[in-house]
Amino acid sequence: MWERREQQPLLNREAALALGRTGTGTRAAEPGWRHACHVLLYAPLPAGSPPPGYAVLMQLRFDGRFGFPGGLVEPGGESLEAGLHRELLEELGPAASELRLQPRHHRGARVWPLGRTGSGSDAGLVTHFYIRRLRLEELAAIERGGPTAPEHGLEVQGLVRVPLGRGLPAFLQHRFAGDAREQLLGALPTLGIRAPPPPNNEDPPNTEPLTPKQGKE
Ligand SMILES: O=c1[nH]cnc2c1ncn2[C@@H]1O[C@H](COP(=O)(O)OP(=O)(O)O)[C@@H](O)[C@H]1O
Repeated sequence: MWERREQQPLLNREAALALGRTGTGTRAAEPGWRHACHVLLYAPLPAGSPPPGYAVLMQLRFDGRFGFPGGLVEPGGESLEAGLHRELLEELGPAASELRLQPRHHRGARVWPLGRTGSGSDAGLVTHFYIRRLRLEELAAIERGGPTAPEHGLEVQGLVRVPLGRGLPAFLQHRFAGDAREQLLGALPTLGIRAPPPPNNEDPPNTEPLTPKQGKE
């Protein structure tokens, strides 16, 4: 089982990559940590659109949860960004080839140590989060291309625009993969949006940051 931690501190890209690095070893010699990279793609809407005036993409996954496009990468054999690019081509299709994600788009990483009941050689998972601003035409091209992506209908059931206005509190009640919910909430200030308070008389939704991989999960 993964340990559940509600408030993991954000690490920068280098600090997260340095995890478990030994004095003499290379990153490839760090079997202990798996790394996942996901990206929030957003674009400003035309002037006069209802506030907050942005389109933000998430996807409905095979497991019924919402998450950002991306997936597991192999930082020993490829850069984080190259791994993310590969995942995006699978999940978003050819329109993703224009995205050119770079280290400057990295917005932080969270570390999820494996709990005591964990097995195997994994020390845990590091979830890296990227934010990339696009022009609306670019974002719309990704939406149009989604159904042609290799993973469409498989890992990815479809892309959605996050309702950022009055619908946001209801949207946040869904189930989210990993720490996608926290990532979305953490990105809202970038868009000038205040995170809504948890609903009255209800516990915050169960975010279940990590579940062990079983098959594809
Ligand atoms: O949007 C996300 N933000 C943060 N973590 C995520 C997100 N989507 C999935 N994860 C977590 O990252 C890990 C790998 O995710 P994913 O299912 O995307 O990779 P994969 O497609 O390579 O199997 C899983 O443990 C999952 O819970």
